[in-house]
Amino acid sequence: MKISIYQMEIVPGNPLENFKKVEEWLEKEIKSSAPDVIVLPEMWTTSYTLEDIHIHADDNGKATVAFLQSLAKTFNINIIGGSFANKVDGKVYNTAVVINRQGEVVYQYDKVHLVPMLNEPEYLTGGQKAPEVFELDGIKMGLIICYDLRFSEIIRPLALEGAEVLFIVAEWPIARLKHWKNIQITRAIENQMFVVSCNNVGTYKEVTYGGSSMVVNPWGDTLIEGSTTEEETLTTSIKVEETVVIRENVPVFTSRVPHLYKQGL
Ligand SMILES: O=C(O)CCC(=O)C(=O)O
Repeated sequence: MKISIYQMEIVPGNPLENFKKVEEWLEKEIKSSAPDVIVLPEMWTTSYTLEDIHIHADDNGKATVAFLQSLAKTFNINIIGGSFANKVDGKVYNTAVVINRQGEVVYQYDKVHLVPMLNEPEYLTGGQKAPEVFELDGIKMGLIICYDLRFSEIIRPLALEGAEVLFIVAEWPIARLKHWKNIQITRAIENQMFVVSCNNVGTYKEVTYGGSSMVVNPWGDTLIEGSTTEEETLTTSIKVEETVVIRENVPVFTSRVPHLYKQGL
């Protein structure tokens, strides 16, 4: 599975400019290399323009989803569509969307853990459903948004349900880059899955985002890593079958004793 990550510098508060950027990126960088999946960052239509988020948020995600559906069909590509500010019944959610090559919405997820360090709880409403497994090209996968990465309890169930690839769409500040990189490697090792992340770069309102988008294999090796400052495309291929070999050699999942584990914590 060939994956291309758009480590994007988002134009703050301007969904149409960001639509244009993504379309131009596909034309220029992606069309000829024909990856199976592309990945966009968190809140890629607006960035963290939270004070004005009610103005810029997409009504029921209609414009954003329709735009991504049309790209998926035109370029015959699966899209991990990052996340966007999504206005539903007057509330704004941080919503991620996955679209397959046929332009069908395969999965949609509202960020459950809102990040206090960026004042998200003041402006956004948290999702009420933990992430679930979905499939693209017959491969089971999971998707989380940024701060969710710190919560192993929502990621383990995805691995137990057979996910072999975990996508993380993020706007992760450079101030906590060590956490960003190390937790991804840890999640890959503990769940014996590929971890594929897409972060943004650039500065908005004194917060600088740290790039360093990554692909980590289930052994914990970093296959590719973006710079901390540059807008760039990261492309690599993963062999999803590697998870099977590693799960056989280090059989963590069969060694589990769930009846001893505390539930609901
Ligand atoms: O957990 C962190 O340090 C960063 C999280 C974050 O920036 C986000 O969820 O948008």
